[in-house]
Amino acid sequence: MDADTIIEFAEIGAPDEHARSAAIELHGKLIKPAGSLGKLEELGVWIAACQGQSPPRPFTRPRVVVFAADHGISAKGVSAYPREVTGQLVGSLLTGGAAINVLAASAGASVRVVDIAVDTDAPATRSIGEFKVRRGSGSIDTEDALTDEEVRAAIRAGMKIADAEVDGGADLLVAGDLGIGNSTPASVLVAALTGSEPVAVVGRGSGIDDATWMRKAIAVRDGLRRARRVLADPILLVRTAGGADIAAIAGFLAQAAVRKTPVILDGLVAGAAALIAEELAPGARQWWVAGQRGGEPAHALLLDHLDLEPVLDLDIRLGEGTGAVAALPLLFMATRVLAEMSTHDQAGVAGPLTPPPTP
Ligand SMILES: O=C(O)c1ccc[n+]([C@@H]2O[C@H](COP(=O)([O-])O)[C@@H](O)[C@H]2O)c1
Ligand SMILES: Cc1cc2nc[nH]c2cc1C
Repeated sequence: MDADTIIEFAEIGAPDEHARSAAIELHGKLIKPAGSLGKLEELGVWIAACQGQSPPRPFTRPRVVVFAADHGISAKGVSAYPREVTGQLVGSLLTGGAAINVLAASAGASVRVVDIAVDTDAPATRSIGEFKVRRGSGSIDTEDALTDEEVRAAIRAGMKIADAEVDGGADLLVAGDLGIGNSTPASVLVAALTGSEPVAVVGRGSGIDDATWMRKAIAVRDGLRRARRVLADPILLVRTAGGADIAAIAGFLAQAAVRKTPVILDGLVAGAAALIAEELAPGARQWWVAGQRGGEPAHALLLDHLDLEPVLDLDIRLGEGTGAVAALPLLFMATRVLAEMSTHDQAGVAGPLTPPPTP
């Protein structure tokens, strides 16, 4: 195996405890009853710990990277849309008309699209094909999604992209996904890693009807049978039953943690990749916050498994990073509360009575 295909992550350090304690202490001094900003306080403390400073600095370059890929399983009739839609949607993301473009623009994030395995070489995708590992993937009910070389290339691509984004100044990262059929491998991976049955993970994906749901359930059952044989090895697992987008996102999320850069997680597909990333780089989850509780049953299972409580409960099941970016304004608020609110001393506002009055 040549050096470029060896996958190794540096040890994941925890977010900074001193900054965490300092942020908790600072929250206690601001002109509000202790704890009264609820989860916004917890978010601000987490951001301070990730940045290693209290108060945290407001984010200057939140960045969304959307990983686009096609999936062989789409030939089995598991999606509401035909395979060619992936490449067409990539065009929409590049021209700014997709949901993530609009949400990111509203929330102050920029968007990059990467063709990791789209089944086209249309001109629109050529400019984003630097990391392309192949076109599509094997049909995971009967064959491996990727070869060993391809899965390693995809993980390394995600790692390199995370490094490039952090080196380019990104201070908050989101991984988005785009690929007709990708909710099927994502569901298989969640079932495999959380010990769930197919019926517990199969959702409506891109909006499938009952007959399509039945075909998807069969595909998940067959994919899961193959996945369970390789459960102990996360690279083999994503090679067997995942895809290039999920592999690349896993590399991206794990490397973001290595680089001590906070991440907002999106829905089912990025979440399945997060399960793989946590297997590859234990502790990486400390650098992630879940943007929202999504509309796929497997999403709730994976959030429980990662012990992540979502910021919002929006039922988003679009992918592209949308469910993550929806939570971004709250992260801005949580940061600015710590950075900009007055303390009791600064404002000349009396603190709480101590001890509390007896009723
Ligand atoms: O990430 C999610 O939560 C999510 C859940 C369901 C569907 N999607 C998106 O919809 C597509 C996959 O749906 P499907 O039915 O084709 O498997 C793909 O483009 C994903 O980005 C995404
Ligand atoms: C229209 C459409 C938009 C998407 N965005 C991410 N996945 C998608 C799937 C479809 C079908």
